Amino acid sequence: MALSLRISSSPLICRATLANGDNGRNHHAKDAAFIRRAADLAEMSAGLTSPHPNFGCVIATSSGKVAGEGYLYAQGTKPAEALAVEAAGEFCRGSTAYLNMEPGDCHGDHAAVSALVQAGIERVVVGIRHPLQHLRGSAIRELRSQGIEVNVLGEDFESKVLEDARKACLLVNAPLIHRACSRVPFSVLKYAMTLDGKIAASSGHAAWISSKLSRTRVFELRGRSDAVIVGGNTVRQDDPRLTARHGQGHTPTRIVMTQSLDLPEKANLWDVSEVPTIIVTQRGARRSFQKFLASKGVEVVEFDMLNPREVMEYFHLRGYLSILWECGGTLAASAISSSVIHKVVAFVAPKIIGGRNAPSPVGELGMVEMTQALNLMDVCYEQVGPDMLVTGFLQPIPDLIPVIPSEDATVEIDPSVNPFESSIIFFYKTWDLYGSFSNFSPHPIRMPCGEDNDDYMTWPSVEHYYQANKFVGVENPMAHDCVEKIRTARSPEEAALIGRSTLRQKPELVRNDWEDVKIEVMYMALKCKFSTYPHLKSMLLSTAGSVLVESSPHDLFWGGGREGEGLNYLGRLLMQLRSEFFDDSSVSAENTFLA
Ligand SMILES: NC(=O)C1=CN([C@@H]2O[C@H](COP(=O)(O)OP(=O)(O)OC[C@H]3O[C@@H](n4cnc5c(N)ncnc54)[C@H](OP(=O)(O)O)[C@@H]3O)[C@@H](O)[C@H]2O)C=CC1
Ligand SMILES: Nc1c(N[C@@H]2O[C@H](COP(=O)(O)O)[C@@H](O)[C@H]2O)[nH]c(=O)[nH]c1=O
Repeated sequence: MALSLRISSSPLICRATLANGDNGRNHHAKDAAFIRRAADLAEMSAGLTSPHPNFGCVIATSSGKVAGEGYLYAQGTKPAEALAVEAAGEFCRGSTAYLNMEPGDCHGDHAAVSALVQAGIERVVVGIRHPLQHLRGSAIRELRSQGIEVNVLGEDFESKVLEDARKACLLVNAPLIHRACSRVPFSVLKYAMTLDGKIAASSGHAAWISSKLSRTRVFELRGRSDAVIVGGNTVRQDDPRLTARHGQGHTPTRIVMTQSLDLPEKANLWDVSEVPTIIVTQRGARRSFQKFLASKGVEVVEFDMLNPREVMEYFHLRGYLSILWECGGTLAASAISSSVIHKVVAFVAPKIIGGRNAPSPVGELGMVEMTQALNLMDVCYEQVGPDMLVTGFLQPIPDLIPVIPSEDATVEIDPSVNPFESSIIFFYKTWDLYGSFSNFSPHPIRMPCGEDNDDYMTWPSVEHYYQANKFVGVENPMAHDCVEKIRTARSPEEAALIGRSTLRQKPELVRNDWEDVKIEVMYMALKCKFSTYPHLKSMLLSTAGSVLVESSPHDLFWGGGREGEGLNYLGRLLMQLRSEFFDDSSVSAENTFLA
C-alpha cells in the first residue's frame, strides 16, 4: 500500500484514542514531534558509511524536555540508543525514549535494549518495527519483558499526527523496507532537465543544465546511495566521474550498463583508486576489452540477459540497499518499464535549449494516451538556487504490517518453521539471520601483537584485524600508519575500504608473504572470535550438518560466488572451526566420563 498508512480496525485501539480526548491529542502531538525528531536524527545517519539501517533516538523527560539524542554512525558501531542514554545521563530515569525504528539485535548483544533498561527508561515509543523478519518484534518483546511500556505507532494508538510521524520513519529507512519486501534495491532515477524538457543539447552536450547548488545536492544523493548507475552512451558522451564530492562520507560504487561494451580506452571511470567501478554487460561481449578493464582494476560482470531487472536482482544479492540511476532517457525508460525505479528526483532548470533531437529524461515507454501516464505519489517541490527540484514516488513504500508476519505470527502459521534448519546456510550481510558469521559483525577480538611479543591488542572486528594484517611487519612508516588507521577505523566497512584501496594504490606496502598467510590470519581471527563469544559458538554449533556459504556473489575467494563458482574459504574455515569445537567438546565429555 502507499504511504497513506494503515487504519486499524481494532476496537481496542479506537477506544484508547477516543477515551484520551484532548489529553490524548496532546500526548499524540508530543509523541509525534519526538518521533519526527528521531527520524531526522536517523536521516543524519545516512551516507556516513556504506548505507546501513538508519537509527535515531531521542530521550525526553516527563516534562517534555529533550535530555539526550543519538544516531548510528555505521553498522556495528555504538547504537543510537546507547549514545542518547550517555548524553542524557541521570535524566534517563523515568524518561521516554523515542526510536524511529525498533533496534535490530543482529549479534545477540542486546546493546540497544540493555542501554535503555539499565538507564531506567520508563517508556519507549517506536516509529516502526524492524523491517527484517528475523529481527522483527524481538527488541520490543525484550523491552516489555523488562517492564518497560512500549508503544508502536500505528499499532497501539493512531491519529493524523502520529500517521505523519510514522511516514517520516518509513521514508528514512525506505531502502531497508524495500530489501525486506522485494528482490531489488530501492532505486531513484535522478535527472536534470531544461524547462523545455531536454537533458542535453541535440549535440549531446549537457554540462551543465542544473546549477552548482543543485549539483552539490546530487553529490549528497550519491553519498547516500550504495551505487550510481549509467548507460554506455552516457560514458561515451560525458566521460563522467560519478563521485560524491560534497566533502564527507561514503562514495558509491559506479556501475555502467552496456550491451556492446563499446567503450573508450580512456575514461574517468577506469580510475578506481578511490572508488570501484563495475561494468555489467552481455555475456561474451568484447572479451579483449574485458581483459583491458580487468587490468585497470575494473570489475566486469557478464549477464545472459542484460536488463535492468536482472541487474538489480544481482545487486540485491550483493547486499546493495539503494541505487541512484543517473543515466540518459534510453536506459531510464528500460528501467521504468522493468518496474525497478521507485522514486524520481528531477531538477528543472529555467533554461530553454530546444532541438528536435535533443534527448529527454525518459525514452520510449510505449504509451499512446495521456491516461496511461504514470502518476507520481507524495510529490514534493523545492527551490534549489534557480532550479526547481521535483520529487515523487513511482511505487509506494510497502507497508510491512500486512506484508511480513511477525516472528510470532510465522511460528503460529507454521510451528515447524525453524529458522536455524537448512542444509545450506548462506550468510553475508551482518543484518541477515546468520549475520554474526560475517567478518563485519561487531565482535572485538584480542590478538597477539606478534610472534616475538607477548602483548595483545584489541581489534574492533575480524575485518579490522584481517585488513591490517596485509601491512603488518613491513619496514615502512607508511605501512605502520596504515595498520593504525585500519585498527582505529570507526567501522568494519571503513577498515575494509582502507585495506582494499591501499592494496590497490600502494601494493609496495603489502607484506611479501600475504598470499601465503592470509588464510591462517583469517583462521586465527575467527577462532578467537568464536571462542570469545559463547553465543556465537553455540550458533555455529547449531549449524551442524549444514554447509556454510558466504553468499558473496563477487568475492570468489572468501565467498561462494554468484553461481557457486567461488571457493568459499570463509565458509570452509567456519566449518573447520565448527568440527574442531565439536572434537574439543567430545574430548572434554570423554574426560568427564573417565574421571
Ligand atoms: N541531464 C542529465 O541529467 C543527464 C543527461 N545525460 C545525457 O543523455 C545523453 C545520453 O542519453 P542515452 O543515450 O539515453 O544514454 P543512457 O545513459 O541511457 O545509455 C544508453 C545505453 O545504455 C546501455 N544499455 C544497457 N542495457 C540497456 C537496456 N536494457 N536498455 C537500454 N540501454 C541499455 C546501452 O549501452 P551500449 O550502447 O554501450 O550497449 C545503451 O546504448 C548524453 O547526451 C548525456 O549527456 C545523461 C545522463 C543524465
Ligand atoms: N548534466 C547534468 C547532470 N548529468 C549527470 O551527471 C554526470 C556527470 O557527473 P560528474 O562527472 O561526477 O560531474 C553525467 O554523466 C550525468 O549522469 N547531472 C546534473 O545534476 N546536472 C546536470 O546538468
